[in-house]
Amino acid sequence: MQEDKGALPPKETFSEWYNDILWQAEIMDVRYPVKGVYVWFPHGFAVRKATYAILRELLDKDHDETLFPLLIPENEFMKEAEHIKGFEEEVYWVTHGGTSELDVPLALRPTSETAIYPMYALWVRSHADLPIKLYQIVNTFRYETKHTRPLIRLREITSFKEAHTVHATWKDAESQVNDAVTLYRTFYDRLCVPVIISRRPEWDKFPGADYTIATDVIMPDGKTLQAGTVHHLGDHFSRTFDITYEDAQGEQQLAYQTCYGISERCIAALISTHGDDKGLVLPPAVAPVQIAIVPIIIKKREEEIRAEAEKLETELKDAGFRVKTDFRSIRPGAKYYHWEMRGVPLRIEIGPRDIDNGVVMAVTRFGEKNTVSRDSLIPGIQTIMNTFTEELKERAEQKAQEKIFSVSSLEEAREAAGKGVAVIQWCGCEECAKTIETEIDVSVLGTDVQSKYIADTAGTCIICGKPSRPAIIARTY
Ligand SMILES: Nc1ncnc2c1ncn2[C@@H]1O[C@H](COS(=O)(=O)NC(=O)[C@@H](N)CS)[C@@H](O)[C@H]1O
Ligand SMILES: [Zn+2]
Repeated sequence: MQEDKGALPPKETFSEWYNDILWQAEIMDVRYPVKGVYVWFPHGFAVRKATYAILRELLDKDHDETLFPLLIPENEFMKEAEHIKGFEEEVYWVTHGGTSELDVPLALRPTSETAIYPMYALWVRSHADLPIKLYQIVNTFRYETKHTRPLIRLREITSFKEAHTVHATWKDAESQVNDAVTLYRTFYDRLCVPVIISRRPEWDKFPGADYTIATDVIMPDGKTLQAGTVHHLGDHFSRTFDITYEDAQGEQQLAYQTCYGISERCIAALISTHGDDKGLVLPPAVAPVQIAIVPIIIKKREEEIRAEAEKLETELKDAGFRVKTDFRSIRPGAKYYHWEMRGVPLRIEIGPRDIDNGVVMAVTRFGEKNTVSRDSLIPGIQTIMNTFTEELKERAEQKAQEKIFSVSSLEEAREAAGKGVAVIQWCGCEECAKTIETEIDVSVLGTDVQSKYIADTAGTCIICGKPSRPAIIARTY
């Protein structure tokens, strides 16, 4: 796509670094002439594909994938009062077909509750039909008025994974919520991205939900990114859409539901958590190219080296690695730069000396050099790849831990909120939270925090002194 350009700006100016890397690592082209709408470059799309393959692998264990319509008739969309309030300023409407006005305006799904649940009402008859566990990965549309940003805040969300489940009881739905939270934690663990999981405050839960559990990622600039949410919907939507079932005693019962979503913010989290000043750093699990072979050509042995590189590529591909050999006639250093920018975890250099010694030089994206003997190539490379993944995870955990600050006063919280997540003691009442949010310009992210860096100790509220529990606060995207 583009010619390789100079190094990225330092990561201190994270948003500058972020915008540059989307271009230089060929992730997204932001020049599309509609605000909040962007174009996937093939390399970025390959990262998305590998990332969502993991999400599908986890979901497909006990969900089915399907596909519902994009267009939602106004009468269905307007049915759930709370839901509408949450989306009435964000929903796009289609009002015409050609030059003729539609008799019923159609919403572009901002999320698909009001497309799916009228169908669930037709499908759910008896308790034997439950549980239903479906998901779809679609584009959704939200007329975001806040600052739009590729992969983070889009008006067309291109990679919206939404799961919608139906259960016989509130308790069954609650255990589904817990399963979904575990699935999200596993997903982000596979991306080597540390997350903090918490229960959103009442005023910040999904419109129409009983409660919301959110997954937050601490970005390099200390702000948090909501990278996934799980909602217990109670019977709010089943009342509205008449999703009832006949129980074993022949009685009609309201169903209980959950829904949980992840968007391409997971790619933003992946890029931001691991990237450095040389470009992307991708976990092998999602790297479109896991190994770049760079032959070190010398004229008189060119044919032999070329043949050896091709043999290497075949052997590595047969072992299941995603491999590219770079035969371009540019100097090796330019090749190293090119693949480092694209986050390739491992480079293999093969030159005349390596051939004579029966070895290859394997260099990780962190610059660690390993001589691997040719006759134990695959186990050797596999070990280096696994070690790389572990190291990537440790580095990310270290960076996250350094951005979590336990504080005991509003002043300390103000200081911490500029650098990351502050853990405070909060009584749980809204006015104390509003005081905190206005005083130091943060959001109260949540309580019941699940993070190995945050102990669940009781205390006294930093505003009113009443009995309290830990809560996390931060500036957010
Ligand atoms: N404008 C946006 N651009 C990119 N990602 C977004 C945007 N709005 C929301 N998201 C992501 O999508 C996730 C799910 O969205 S949501 O509103 O919280 N939940 C729902 O829509 C529920 N129906 C679960 S599927 C959010 O946690 C957030 O990570
Ligand atoms: Zn208080």
